[in-house]
Amino acid sequence: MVFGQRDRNKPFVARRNYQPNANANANRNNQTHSSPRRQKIIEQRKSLPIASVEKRLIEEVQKNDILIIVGETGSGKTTQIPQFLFHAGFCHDGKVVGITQPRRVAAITVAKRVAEECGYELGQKVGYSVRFDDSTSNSTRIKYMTDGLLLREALLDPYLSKYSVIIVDEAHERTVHTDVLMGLLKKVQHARSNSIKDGRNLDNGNKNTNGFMLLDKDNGQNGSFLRKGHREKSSPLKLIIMSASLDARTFSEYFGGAKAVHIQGRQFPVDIFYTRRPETDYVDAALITIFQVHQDEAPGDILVFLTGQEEIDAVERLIKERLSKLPQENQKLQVLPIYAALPSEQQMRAFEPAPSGFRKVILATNIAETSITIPGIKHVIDPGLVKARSYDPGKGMESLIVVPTSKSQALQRSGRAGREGPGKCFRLYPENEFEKLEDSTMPEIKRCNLSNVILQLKALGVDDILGFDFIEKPSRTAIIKSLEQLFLLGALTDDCQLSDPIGRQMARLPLDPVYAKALILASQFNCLEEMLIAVAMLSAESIFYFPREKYEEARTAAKSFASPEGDHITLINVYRAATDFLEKRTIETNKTKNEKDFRKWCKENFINSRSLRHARDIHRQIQGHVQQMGLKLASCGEDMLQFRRCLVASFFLNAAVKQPDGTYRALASGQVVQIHPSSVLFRKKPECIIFNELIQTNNKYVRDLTRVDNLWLTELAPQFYAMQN
Ligand SMILES: Nc1ncnc2c1ncn2[C@@H]1O[C@H](COP(=O)(O)OP(=O)(O)OP(=O)(O)O)[C@@H](O)[C@H]1O
Repeated sequence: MVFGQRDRNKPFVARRNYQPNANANANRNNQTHSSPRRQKIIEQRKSLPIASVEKRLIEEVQKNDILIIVGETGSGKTTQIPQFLFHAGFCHDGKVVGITQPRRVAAITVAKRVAEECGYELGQKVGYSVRFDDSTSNSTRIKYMTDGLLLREALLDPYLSKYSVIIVDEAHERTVHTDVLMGLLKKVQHARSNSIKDGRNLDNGNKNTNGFMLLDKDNGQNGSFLRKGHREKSSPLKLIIMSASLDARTFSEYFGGAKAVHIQGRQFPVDIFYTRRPETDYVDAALITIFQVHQDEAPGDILVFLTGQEEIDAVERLIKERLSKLPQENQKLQVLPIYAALPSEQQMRAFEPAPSGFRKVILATNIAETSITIPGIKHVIDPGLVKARSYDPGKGMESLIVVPTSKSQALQRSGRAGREGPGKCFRLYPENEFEKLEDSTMPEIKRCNLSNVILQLKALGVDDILGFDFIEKPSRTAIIKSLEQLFLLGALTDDCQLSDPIGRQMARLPLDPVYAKALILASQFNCLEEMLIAVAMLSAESIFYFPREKYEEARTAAKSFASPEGDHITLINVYRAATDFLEKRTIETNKTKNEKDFRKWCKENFINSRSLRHARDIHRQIQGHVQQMGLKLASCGEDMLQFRRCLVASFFLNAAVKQPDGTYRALASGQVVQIHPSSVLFRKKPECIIFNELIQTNNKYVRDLTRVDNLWLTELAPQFYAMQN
């Protein structure tokens, strides 16, 4: 079914639908038109292509339990459909419309926008919930959240009973969470309609007869699954799968021939430009394009897609350097980064208007690729590359590699322009290269380590992982490898059941299973304080930075924190030094000055202040979790032996021993690796190490490592090393 008209030859030319549906807007017309901004928002909403098909969309949702909606970027899907559903009565009886997003930043910013459109404060009628940050209340009826968060909610409420509709947005991204969610929602929907047929209330998981989520093992004792005495009136669950660039057929087939509707038209055109020839240095090409746009194009902000934090930091420095050489009047360019590891408040700065007279240039990873509207963006610069996860189950090796985007990603990127007016997108590759791109990105589930997801599925009561109804099955080898890993970590029993308490505790922590295990073990090794810091620091990217021009200076600064035992303790030293510094300042000075001083301290020590803030944030959040779980928060003090032993007991799958030629052999995979030059152990080269990250460039490097005694391996991880001998 096609709504509106379609011009296939000019996919980005405006298809404006300026006939808002009279019924649909009637109830909104009595909203107070208090400010010019509200008036503008009301006008903007009316002019969205989706506004003219509200009534028909609602009819389709009423008729179909599962609906696939494909509509161009900016047509209004994410912000408007939940409001349509609210007005159509899908939230009566206190029910909630839930919308999942693959990324936190989208969930947060879209919720803010929709709350503003509705004229309510965020957290009331409209809210969001993402890992470690919940802005909802009992009155929330439209709830934006990450796909991972909804999966976690299913642990507490397997029937997701408070939701009347769940919208899986940006389904084309095929994140591992979206894929698992799809299988889960299919079953939840089935279970809910069965319970209606049987006239049952969803008051207790044990009554579930479809073989899914048998909850008798837990009965809520561990804080998971249904709360006792919780009686929820059975009602059907509607599912909507949504995207601008979706292979509707795959999803429709998966959902047994579900209906797909297309919403035609976007509000504003986006002109696409390609380079004449391939660019050899895309970073340089991006820089040149930024300055060209800044000097030649009409006012309007710029969004540049880069591959990661380090690249973004480097480009930020280069822009500032080049700007300083321009005449004063051309220097009015504000540079703002946005990437996943950036603390939320700093990410939000990208959404604020540039100072008067300035043009804003946002340097983003693919977290800004879908769903979001960054006000002011008129120009998108897309080098056509993305950092993607890749996993070799045979070797158990996960790495991040830079690969070309898919067509669907390119489309999403260009769709970030043209949202408030006409836009331009500069693709830094020739047009014929675009034609060669894959249509869509390979689902993440086929290229990542599955232990996290399997742990969650197990906690949800899904016993037969190989038989789980995945939209696309991961390889058998990948599933088995991850089951093996979970078994070795003690999360699964001999008969592949979730172990109690270890497995259940691990599933409760919103962390990678090895990190979760490290924290649980650390409470037994009396070093939970140290392990919390280590996990937080390892979860933040690039704490130290080594600018090429000041390399030696940076290395000397890093040495002042260095521990002869390795990088983990070095990171702990940095964290503690920062905490001491901040605690002293808090007493002595005001907040703005503190922040300034903190940044200065970081700069002097060649520490990335954003990463350190992020680590402190993560630390605060996981500390809350472990305290709730009742783990013993002790410190091993000066004696770091216990901490190093705990590293072995936790990360034993990442042990490596030195070979005669100075390289290392990773014991679990047999791969030959080298110590990364950034490690404090780069020159020392101890006999046996535990590492946290393996990265592949021209060589295979290990990063974040600690010197350990190889005898500890059999002593502390006999389940693996005794078997090997
Ligand atoms: N924060 C915002 N500030 C200004 N305008 C906004 C904002 N959020 C949304 N809009 C307006 O609403 C329009 C529709 O946004 P919405 O996110 O609903 O579209 P969409 O169809 O879901 O797009 P996509 O497929 O890219 O996610 C935008 O093009 C823009 O005009």
